[in-house]
Amino acid sequence: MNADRYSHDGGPRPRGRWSAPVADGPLRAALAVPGSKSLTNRELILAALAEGPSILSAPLHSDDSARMIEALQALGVGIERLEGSGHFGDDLEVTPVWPLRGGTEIDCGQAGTVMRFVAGLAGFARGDVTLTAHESALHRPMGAMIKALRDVGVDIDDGGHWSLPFTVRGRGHTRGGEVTIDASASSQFVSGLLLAAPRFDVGLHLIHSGGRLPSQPHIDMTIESLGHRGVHVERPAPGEWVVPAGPVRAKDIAIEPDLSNAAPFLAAAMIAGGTVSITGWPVHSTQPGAMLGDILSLMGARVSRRGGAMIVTGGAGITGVDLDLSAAGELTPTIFALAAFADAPTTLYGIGHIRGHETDRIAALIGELRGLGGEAHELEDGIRIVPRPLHGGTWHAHGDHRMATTGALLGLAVPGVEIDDIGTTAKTLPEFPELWLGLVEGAHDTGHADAAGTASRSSAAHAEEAPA
Ligand SMILES: O=C(O)C1=C[C@@H](OP(=O)(O)O)[C@@H](O)[C@H](O)C1
Ligand SMILES: C=C(OP(=O)(O)O)C(=O)O
Repeated sequence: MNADRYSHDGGPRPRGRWSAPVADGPLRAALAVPGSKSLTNRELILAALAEGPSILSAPLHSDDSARMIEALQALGVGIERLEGSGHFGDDLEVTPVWPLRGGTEIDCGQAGTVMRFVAGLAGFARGDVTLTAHESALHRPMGAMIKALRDVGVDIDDGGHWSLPFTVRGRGHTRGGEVTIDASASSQFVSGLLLAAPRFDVGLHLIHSGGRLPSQPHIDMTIESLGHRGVHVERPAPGEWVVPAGPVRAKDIAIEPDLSNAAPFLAAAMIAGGTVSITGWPVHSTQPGAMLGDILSLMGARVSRRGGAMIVTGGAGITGVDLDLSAAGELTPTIFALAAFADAPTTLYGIGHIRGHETDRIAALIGELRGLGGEAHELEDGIRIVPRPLHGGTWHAHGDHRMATTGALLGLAVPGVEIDDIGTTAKTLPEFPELWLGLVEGAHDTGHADAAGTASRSSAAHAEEAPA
């Protein structure tokens, strides 16, 4: 990270090996979680393309949002922190520039949203923009995006590899027009093109053709975010979108909490028993985490909504299920942990594309569960989990934030689970270790949302400290 431009601070945080705390009784906690990664990174992009400055309140501050902020700053966009605002970090003021500045290299880190969404914008730069990523993310699918961008007139030098790193030879504008894409590997290809489309010379007519399109709620989120800024996306047929060329309205936006990051905390109540509430749960949301109420109740939780909170009570056992998770692939690691403790086998399907996430999540989840004595099997488009008694051992995070949180969930009920690198959670939730310890140690006020303050008192208990 380029620390002289932007840093998501928060002081020293645990990294490296971390002993997952065991819950020695039912949980009782109410906590808030920081802003949504998906909404923060969409709103940063749209604010950068808008007609004037926008303020984003309660944005996420994590590795993924830092990568997005740095990328836009490198392209000439002004992004200022409004010091002292916000519970989990400062609000941001975004001042657009047009055309974007070229002659720069952008490190997307591990962030799928940065590599797909910034690629859509890079043609608006005058000059070369080289996109690269963390070594572990260079394998992530980009080929279909490169092809679609070429089809709308963007000049890309990828050395013939159809993957990162590549250089966009920006001309200060992108033609647009009609393009067909196979977005079965990632919905982010569609979102990246739709987000940039209003600023294409002639707009965009995008057609998906290929295998099943994953993560529909994330595409709905893109369309809704565009709509808030005056861009109406037409959907003439499933898998087809039309975006007219036109202005993107400047607008101040409040970012919702990250419901996928709330998932392990809610699921914890089902493994340890007790009640966990997430405060500030939106009434309406396009986040896939909005499906959690239905999914957790199907798996045996008592779920309710009160005073703006999502409340999950567990302890009555976990039901094995057959579940199509194609709309919410990023919830797979959390549901997988629940399935390991269920009363019957679980099949999660519609998620073949998560092999292309931060790691091959199907292989990693199965391999790590087997390492703790568990049983799981790979399916062509999913995983089958057969509950077995588990024992302690090292849970490798594979550089993946959601693998780390899955290890923490298993460790609630299995003594001796050690996560090899808890620092991976900084991708979307740098506060995870302290929030989790607060949850297990009962530090979270059950009537109040002061999660950050209460959790920080116990953050040193289980891990080495190192600067984040
Ligand atoms: O657009 C987004 O913000 C996201 C879309 C999904 O990607 P895929 O469709 O590649 O799974 C999701 O898994 C990812 O965490 C965030
Ligand atoms: C798949 C994920 O991330 P990304 O946005 O990098 O694709 C995720 O957060 O689960």
